[in-house]
Amino acid sequence: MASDQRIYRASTTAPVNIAVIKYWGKRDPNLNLPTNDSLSITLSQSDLRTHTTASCSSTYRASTPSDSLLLNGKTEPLTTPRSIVCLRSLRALRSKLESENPELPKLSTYPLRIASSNNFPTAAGLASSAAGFAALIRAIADLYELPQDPRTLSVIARQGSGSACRSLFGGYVAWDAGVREDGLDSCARVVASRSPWPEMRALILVASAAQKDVSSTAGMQTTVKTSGLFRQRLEDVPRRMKEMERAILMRDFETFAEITRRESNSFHATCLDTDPPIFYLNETSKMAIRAVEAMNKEAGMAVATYTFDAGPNCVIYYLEMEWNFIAAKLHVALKGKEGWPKGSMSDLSGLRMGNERVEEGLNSGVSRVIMTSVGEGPISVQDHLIDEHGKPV
Ligand SMILES: Nc1ncnc2c1ncn2[C@@H]1O[C@H](COP(=O)(O)OP(=O)(O)OP(=O)(O)O)[C@@H](O)[C@H]1O
Ligand SMILES: C[C@@](O)(CCOP(=O)(O)OP(=O)(O)O)CC(=O)O
Repeated sequence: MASDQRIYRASTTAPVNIAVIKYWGKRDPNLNLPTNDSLSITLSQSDLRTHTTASCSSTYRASTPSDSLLLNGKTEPLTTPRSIVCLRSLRALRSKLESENPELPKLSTYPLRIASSNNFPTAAGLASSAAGFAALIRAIADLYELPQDPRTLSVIARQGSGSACRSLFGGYVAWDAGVREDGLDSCARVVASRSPWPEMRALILVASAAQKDVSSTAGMQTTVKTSGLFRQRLEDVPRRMKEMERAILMRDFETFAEITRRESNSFHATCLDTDPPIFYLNETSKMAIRAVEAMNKEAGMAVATYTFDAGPNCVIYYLEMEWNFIAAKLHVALKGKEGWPKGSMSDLSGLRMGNERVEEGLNSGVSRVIMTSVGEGPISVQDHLIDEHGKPV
């Protein structure tokens, strides 16, 4: 029989997610199992997305016999223990299909060639690893025509980067820490799809697009080892998870807002309580917190809330109907920034925030804003980053 010379390809886009109950700490670093449950909102791929093409072919053996990844045009190793675990798991599932059906091409034996691009800064606290690993897993699962559901794939994605398991779904997504030693029950679950609460919006104030100096992976393990506050936090999270799930299902923004900001503050407090301390927030982040507080105080209710991942960028969650009020308050501070709506809002500038220090702090510290909303999970696309000859496009 002639050898199989075909180039097989599958492409997907995958979303970023920003947690409102944070994952911070591993109970098993090898299997990447978390110390606590977490919950996030999947953000729209119209604004932030990873686009990944997975391809494989027997013909790749001649030029690149090992698996390869081209990320934003640069070759990246696919030899990290995390990538190896993900690829091994996906190959094992494909190999099982091939042994059940000998007609199938032996894709599991071919080198993989992956090309991926993020349309936002990589490794800058904007959850690139979450979207990146979710896209990698989804694209290879599609290439291999695996029948496994996203929940099962989330167990694999979790081993690439914990937060990636949540990016396999759209809407409001929990990651159950699980109790099993093998981690098979540590996977993502949809709390609510996008549709019951589609008015949720996120305004991201990019305070730094630079790579952070303490990675999440390293930082969370130093916290586990050295922080006393962290143990207190672990006791609080289960109650917060329950209240948050209820708030989402009831569309109760007031409760959602309170838990989100307290949870972010509790996470950053444990970072400060880590020895040596980890500082992810900067002066601009603090000004963003003050701005949200000022808005809520003036409105006499929670119109917005904030959360920060392992970096200074502020994610403000709010409901669409509050946009005019929020825009009026932030307009003087943010007008002219990339991503901020142009024109037509000049009439709002009279409303101001009422705190020039905060306005100046945001104006000098925010480089760009991203306006986005709750979105869908990964989407299969026909737009490939590797051409029919196996070359990157
Ligand atoms: N599109 C992608 N495909 C595969 N891997 C990716 C992709 N994008 C990012 N990664 C991996 O994720 C790493 C960045 O992860 P890191 O946790 O440091 O930053 P982040 O995810 O942007 O920030 P955070 O998790 O704190 O929000 C990259 O160095 C790369 O290894
Ligand atoms: C602060 C966080 O964003 C931390 C994310 O950590 P990662 O998922 O990047 O960590 P690894 O599993 O080591 O890859 C909180 C969250 O997304 O829940």
